[in-house]
Amino acid sequence: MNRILPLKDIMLVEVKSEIAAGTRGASLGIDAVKIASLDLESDYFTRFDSEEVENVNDILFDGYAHPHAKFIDGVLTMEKRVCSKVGEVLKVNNFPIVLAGDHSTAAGTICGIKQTFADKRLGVIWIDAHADMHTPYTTPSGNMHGMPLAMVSNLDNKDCQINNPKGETVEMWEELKRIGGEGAKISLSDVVFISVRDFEEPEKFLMQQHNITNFSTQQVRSEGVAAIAAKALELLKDCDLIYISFDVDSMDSKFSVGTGTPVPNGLTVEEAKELNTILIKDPKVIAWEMVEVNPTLDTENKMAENAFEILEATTNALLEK
Ligand SMILES: NC(=[NH2+])NCCC[C@H](N)C(=O)O
Ligand SMILES: [Mn+2]
Repeated sequence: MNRILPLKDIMLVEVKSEIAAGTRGASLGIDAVKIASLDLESDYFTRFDSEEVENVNDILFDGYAHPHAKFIDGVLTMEKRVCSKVGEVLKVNNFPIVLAGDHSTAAGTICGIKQTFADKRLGVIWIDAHADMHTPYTTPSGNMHGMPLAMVSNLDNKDCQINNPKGETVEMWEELKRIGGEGAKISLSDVVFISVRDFEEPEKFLMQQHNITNFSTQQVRSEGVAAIAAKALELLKDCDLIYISFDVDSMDSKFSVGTGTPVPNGLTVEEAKELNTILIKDPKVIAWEMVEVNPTLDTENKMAENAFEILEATTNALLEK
């Protein structure tokens, strides 16, 4: 299948935001990846244009006012900014490679895609340890990097309500769900999970309700990366476009703990690399994103080095397509 419009250039979109993570430091992840590229003697960051989306990380100094959706006012600002930047990049037929801090801004990327291609059906391949489908009504932590997939699916999941967010929180949550156009940007049945292994009951409920396929690490290993990639793409065969979201915590915590919420039983660096390089070659893939590198939790910049290797290999695969 031909892509909607011929691809011109890759545009790196840097989003150094960390307000939606529960631990501090993810905003430094992009610079850590750049340092890794220097240590590995790569010219990667001279090869592509890049644009930075201005962040609002200073609000962290004020403390949070919304316990069930921490810094939601800032998250709202960031989602809108990411949505319009990704939209701008797509409008001139460029391919956005989004390098972000906390995973919440993936919602902005999805909104930017849908704002540009409103009548296209968008599928999502979510490579992550977490399901990131909470809402202010269900979140155990209040950290909004656990919520992007609910934002773009226009969901509250009140069937599993455990929190009572206040009126002002709810108003902003409603506004978040309207970014990039009214209503759901994606259907949860057009989401495929890979290596998701740490989720709470309200997320399990949604996964069952929407029949979301989750390819486990064990399955990736026993069937092989190529077979799983093919199955993931097959599940999204009725979608017009595909967005890939790669959270580095999909990789096993034994390779690096340089991420806010590390989890064991994840992918190896090689598996993650092979997976992303195969998937990005699919003609329907319209944007790719990498998130959650946190060098303050790491030693010797290991996670950023692993992440950079994957970024470079994935970009090269995209250029070959
Ligand atoms: N993008 C992430 N690292 N998300 C972690 C979410 C962890 C947990 N489910 C929570 O809501 O707090
Ligand atoms: Mn995530």
